[in-house]
Amino acid sequence: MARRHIRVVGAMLQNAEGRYLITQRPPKATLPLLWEFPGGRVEEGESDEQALAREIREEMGVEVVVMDQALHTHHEYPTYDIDFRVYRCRLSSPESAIHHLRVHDHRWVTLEEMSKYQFPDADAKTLAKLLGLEA
Ligand SMILES: Nc1nc2c([nH]c(=O)n2[C@H]2C[C@H](O)[C@@H](COP(=O)(O)OP(=O)(O)OP(=O)(O)O)O2)c(=O)[nH]1
Repeated sequence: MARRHIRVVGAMLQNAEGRYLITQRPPKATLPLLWEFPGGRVEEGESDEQALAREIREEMGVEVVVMDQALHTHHEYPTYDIDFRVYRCRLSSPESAIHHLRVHDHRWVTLEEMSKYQFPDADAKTLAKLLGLEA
C-alpha cells in the first residue's frame, strides 16, 4: 500500500505574558499523551488557516486569528509522513477559557519550560527552529 502523506498544521499561540500554549494528546490517540502545538490535519478543500481555526475550535472551544507561517518541516514516522506547518496565532478574545474538548490537558509555557515536555519526534526540529527564531 502507498505510504500515507498527511498535511498537518500547528499553532504557535502566545498569550499576553509571552507564554505558548501546548496541549496534551488524548490517551487513546496516536502518539498518546505526548505534548504538541495545538492543531491537526488539513482536510480536503480546506486552507491551512481554516483547518487550524477549526481544529482549535473543536479541540478547545476557542477562536483564534491565524497569522504568518513561522515554520515548515517534514518528518517520516514508521508508517506515514507528515508535512508540518506552524503558524503564529492569537486568541480572538484574550480572556477565552481553554476547554478540554479533545485535548487531555494544556499548559501555557515559556520556551525554556517547553523542552521539559515530551513532544512527538516531528517536533524536535520544530522546537530547535523555534528556539532559534525566538532567541
Ligand atoms: N497538532 C499537532 N500534530 C502533530 C504535532 N507533531 C506531530 O508529529 N503531529 C502529528 C501527530 C499526528 O500524526 C498528526 C496530527 O494528526 P491528529 O491526529 O492530531 O489530527 P486530527 O485531529 O485531524 O486527527 P484524526 O481525526 O485524523 O484522528 O500530526 C504537533 O506539534 N501538533
